[in-house]
Amino acid sequence: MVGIPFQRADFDQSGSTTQSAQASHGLIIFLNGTSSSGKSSIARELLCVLDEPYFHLPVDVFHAMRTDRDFPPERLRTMLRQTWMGFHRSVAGMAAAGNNVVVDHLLSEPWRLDDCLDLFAPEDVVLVGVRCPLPELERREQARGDRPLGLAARQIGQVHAHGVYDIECDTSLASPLDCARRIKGFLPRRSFPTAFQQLAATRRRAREAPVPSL
Ligand SMILES: Nc1ncnc2c1ncn2[C@@H]1O[C@H](COP(=O)(O)OP(=O)(O)OP(=O)(O)O)[C@@H](O)[C@H]1O
Repeated sequence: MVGIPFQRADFDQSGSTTQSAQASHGLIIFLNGTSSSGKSSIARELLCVLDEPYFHLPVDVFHAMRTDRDFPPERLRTMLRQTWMGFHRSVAGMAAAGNNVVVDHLLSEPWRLDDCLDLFAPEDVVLVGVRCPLPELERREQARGDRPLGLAARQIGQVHAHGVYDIECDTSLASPLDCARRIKGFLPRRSFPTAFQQLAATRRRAREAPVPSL
């Protein structure tokens, strides 16, 4: 089926878009943390406690949508990267159409953050650090049994490497519901520049810096 970006009713007779197709950007609540840190649990609670409608977009669901078959390693690497890139663009597309989104993702490679910085309106992103100490992550991995042991340990050094957040939660100290309530309470008093605006500015300065001559 050919994709249709807007319903017919979104266009008036002159062909220009109506108000529903021109909605301002939705807010992106971006939960970043290792596997087993509690992102999905917080996202579920957020959708219950937030007054406005939100979509929970977890990266795992995009991986689960892909054909489940063995592919050669090189092909798999390409498919994984394309899945992550497609995920980022889906989030950007939902937000651009005016939908509020809760993103459940891991910034475990620098290019992922770069790609999101290119795509998301930085003033509309609330970057949430979902933290949890390694011993508790390992306990959860053992208990849930559906994640490879050692996965969180491999991710923990990179996921928070960019260093800046709008708000952070420690899920070893607070329940998913408590974290969701804190995030909700933060939204009306969030400060600017946002973490994404700061990260975008840092990246811009790094790109503009003169290359030292040899
Ligand atoms: N605040 C919390 N306190 C105690 N246990 C928690 C908390 N948050 C999540 N858990 C437990 O940790 C496990 C992983 O939680 P969850 O699926 O939310 O993590 P995740 O970060 O989305 O993981 P993944 O990225 O691997 O999907 C679950 O068994 C969940 O019940």
